[in-house]
Formats: sequence, structure tokens, C-alpha cells
Amino acid sequence: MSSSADLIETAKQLAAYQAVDHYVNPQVRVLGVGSGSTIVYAIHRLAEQRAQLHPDLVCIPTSFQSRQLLIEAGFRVGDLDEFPQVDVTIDGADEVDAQLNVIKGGGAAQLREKVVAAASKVFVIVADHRKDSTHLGQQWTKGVPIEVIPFAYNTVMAQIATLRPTSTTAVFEQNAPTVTLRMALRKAGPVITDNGNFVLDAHFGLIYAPGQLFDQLIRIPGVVEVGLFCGMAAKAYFGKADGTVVSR
Ligand SMILES: O=C(CO)[C@H](O)[C@H](O)COP(=O)(O)O
Repeated sequence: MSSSADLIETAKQLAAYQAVDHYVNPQVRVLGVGSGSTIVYAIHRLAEQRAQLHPDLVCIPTSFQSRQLLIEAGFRVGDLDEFPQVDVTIDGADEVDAQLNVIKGGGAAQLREKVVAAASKVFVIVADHRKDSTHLGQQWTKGVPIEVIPFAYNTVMAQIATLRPTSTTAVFEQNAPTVTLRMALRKAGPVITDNGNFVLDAHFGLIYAPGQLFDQLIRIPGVVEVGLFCGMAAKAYFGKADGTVVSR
């Protein structure tokens, strides 16, 4: 009998395989490759399908993790200096709402993920069913990842805590946001991103207007990027526990 952890892994794999099969055709020359545990399956599928891919395929990784995995799998990796326009990017997500707004950054790679997604003609999400929500903040309760320069982290935290849920309309649910500095697990001190920055996790409860919340957060001096990806994804694939995949 499969454990629930096995079912989740199968769900991630199904979603990743289907997205690769639907989007990475022989016309895709420059492919953005996201970060996280679901993306590992997408890289497996790319390796399996290698003979069917563009002969000069270049992959643009969004993190140290995906760069290493792509090199190990024998793919050519490139950067945005040489390839500023990306045909398709496939990436994981922490949560996706009904309008395909996405929380990303559970793996602290939100800055490069955002840059690569913004450089892409098509941005596709792969995830398991636990990430499929009506509103952001519904299932992902670890907060919105916010990358900040170390010098500014404390003042950014204080300014986020002063945000209030309602301007003209309700932007988020929680009366007073709470914010934590993300700490490393096997190192004393904070998580340091691939760009040498810190990550804050900000809790807003349900997020009703992610675009408005993004606008408020990105204006705070010291914030480098916010893990809210609004209006960027063209499609999301969710693997389900019953072995099927839903896409929207
Ligand atoms: O945004 C990310 C990393 O910054 C990941 O894509 C996100 O955390 C999903 O990861 P996983 O596939 O392991 O659930």
C-alpha cells in the first residue's frame, strides 16, 4: 500500500511529466527551469525525452539547485546575458489561486525565479494537489516569502507589520501581518539566498488581492523581490492523489 508521502511524490511526478510533454517541444530552444522538489521530476522527464528536444536546447536554471541537477543530467546551462528571451519556463509553486496567481519562494529562490519567469514567453507551474487553492494563504500557511537585503531586514519587518488589510477594498484577511526572518536549518543564523540576501516570511491570512499586496510590499525600501507571482502563469498542472492530473 502506498503511503501518503508516496502519493504526493507520484502526484508531483505526474504534473511535471505532463507539463514537460505538453510544453517542451522541439521548437523550444531556451528553457527556464525552476527550483524545488517537483522540478526534479521535470528534469527527469527532460532527460528521458532528450532525443525529442531541440538539438541545441539551452536551460536557464533559477537556482544553484536546478543548475547542479541540469549539469548532472547532461544539459547545457546558460544565462540571461546570452539568452535574454526564454521560450518556456517550468517551475514549482507553494500555492496557486483561482486566477493563477502564485506564491513561490518556499525554497528561497524567488528572485531568480521571478526574473526568469518575467523573461519567458510562457510560464508554466507544476505542483501537487495540496497547492491548488481559491485564495492564496488558504493552504500555504508559511507566509509570503520576501527577499530583502540583510542591512534592511529589521526595518522591512517593522514596515510590513504596519500594513492593514483594507485600503479601499479588502486586500488580505489578517488584521495585523506577522513577519519572521527565515532561519537556516543546519547553520546557525538566517537562510542566505543564492544572491546573498535574507528571506522574510510574512503572514497575511487569506490574500484577496495579491496584485495590490505585491504593490505594497515591493515599494518598501530594502525589499528586493516578493514571492507573489501575479498574472504571470499561463497554465498550472496539479497532480492528484488518484493518479490523475488537472490543469487550468
Ligand atoms: O518557489 C520555489 C522555490 O523557491 C519552489 O518552486 C516551491 O517552493 C515549490 O517547491 P516544491 O516543488 O518542493 O513543493
